[in-house]
Amino acid sequence: MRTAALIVAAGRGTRAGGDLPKQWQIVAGHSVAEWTLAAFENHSGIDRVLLVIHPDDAAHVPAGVDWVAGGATRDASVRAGLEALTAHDIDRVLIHDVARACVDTAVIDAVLDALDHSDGAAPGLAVTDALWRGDAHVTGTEPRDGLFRAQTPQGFRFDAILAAHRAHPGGAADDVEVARAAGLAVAITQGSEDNIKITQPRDFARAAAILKGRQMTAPDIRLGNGYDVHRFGPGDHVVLCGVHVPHDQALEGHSDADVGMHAITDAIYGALAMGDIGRHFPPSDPQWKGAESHIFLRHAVAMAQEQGFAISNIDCTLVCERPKIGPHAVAMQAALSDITGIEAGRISVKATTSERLGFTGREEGIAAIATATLVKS
Ligand SMILES: Nc1ccn([C@@H]2O[C@H](COP(=O)(O)OP(=O)(O)OP(=O)(O)O)[C@@H](O)[C@H]2O)c(=O)n1
Ligand SMILES: C[C@](O)(CO)[C@H](O)COP(=O)(O)O
Repeated sequence: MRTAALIVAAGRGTRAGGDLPKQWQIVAGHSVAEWTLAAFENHSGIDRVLLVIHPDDAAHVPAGVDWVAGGATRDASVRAGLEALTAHDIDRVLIHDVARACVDTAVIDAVLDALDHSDGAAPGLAVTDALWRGDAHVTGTEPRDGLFRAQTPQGFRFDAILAAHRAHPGGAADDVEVARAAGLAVAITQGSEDNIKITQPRDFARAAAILKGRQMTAPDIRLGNGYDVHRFGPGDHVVLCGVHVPHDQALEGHSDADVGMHAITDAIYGALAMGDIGRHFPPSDPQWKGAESHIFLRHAVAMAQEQGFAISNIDCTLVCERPKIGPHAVAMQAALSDITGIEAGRISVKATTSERLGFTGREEGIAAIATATLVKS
């Protein structure tokens, strides 16, 4: 099932005012059109996005966006877009006003879901205020039952809405009117008070307030894993996740053998696709002999920050029969939090035995596995 978003942007925005048509004006750091395009381009259920513009506006179209020229009316612009989409293998189309830049995923999803059972679907909001008839004075009251305020995106089976537009004489308020004229059933889905159409000058400030906290691009989320093992040797303590833990043996290694911190460090390098500790701190290099492992972890965190990533969480599991980790887990979280700058509530340190099986069960060493999530928004 291939779905296209057709965004009509060929209007002149005369009611909104300004030096440019409203779709090219800046709101919350981006043009109205960029916000609207991003809502559909970032949606996993949309395969193709087509913008319909006024022929004079080509210079304003963001790079990489597909566009066609529209017509003198909204329905002529929609028709031009639908005809252009016939060149592609499209099953469903969502037709949306560029001026509704605050549309969100929930509104789009509700339309897409309803299209599984209906020829058409569009978001609406039930009218809750009383309705008057009048001019300077009220001359009557209209019942509001069963009345909805219409929004976009309005979604349809592609072939059905194309045929409906081809058959329509023009002058429709929206695509639902065109669809209904062709006998198509249109389901009403949940609209949103935020899905405003920028129409008047004051609507720019309303849209800016809604869009202020939103990200334009989908966050870049990376997951990395790390695994490490160190064998036991003679000694009286181990260092695990930055904490000195008394024990009747020590862990052997080139550095301080903090197996937990090594696994975490490798998880971060892994998320960045930057290899592992050995690549950045070769064991063959004597300067790292006996090194404290926080040096490695700090380096991995700095690499993440340099690339614009925040570490969202860390989860580390230590595998050993002894020492008992539970009594030290909070201190380990705190130590890792100090080193990484990540709040302790986003760091998990836990432990398991291996039921006396294998090398950890025979207490020959300790293993650690870790995952880290990195996010760039
Ligand atoms: N010839 C037209 C007229 C309108 N639209 C689009 O239809 C949507 C809804 O129209 P409206 O908000 O009325 O926009 P404008 O026509 O630009 O505004 P105005 O009436 O104030 O000039 C807008 O996204 C607008 O760009 C279009 O693609 N082609
Ligand atoms: C399609 C529409 O957005 C539904 O509310 C609206 O009808 C288009 O804008 P206009 O102001 O009616 O031209």
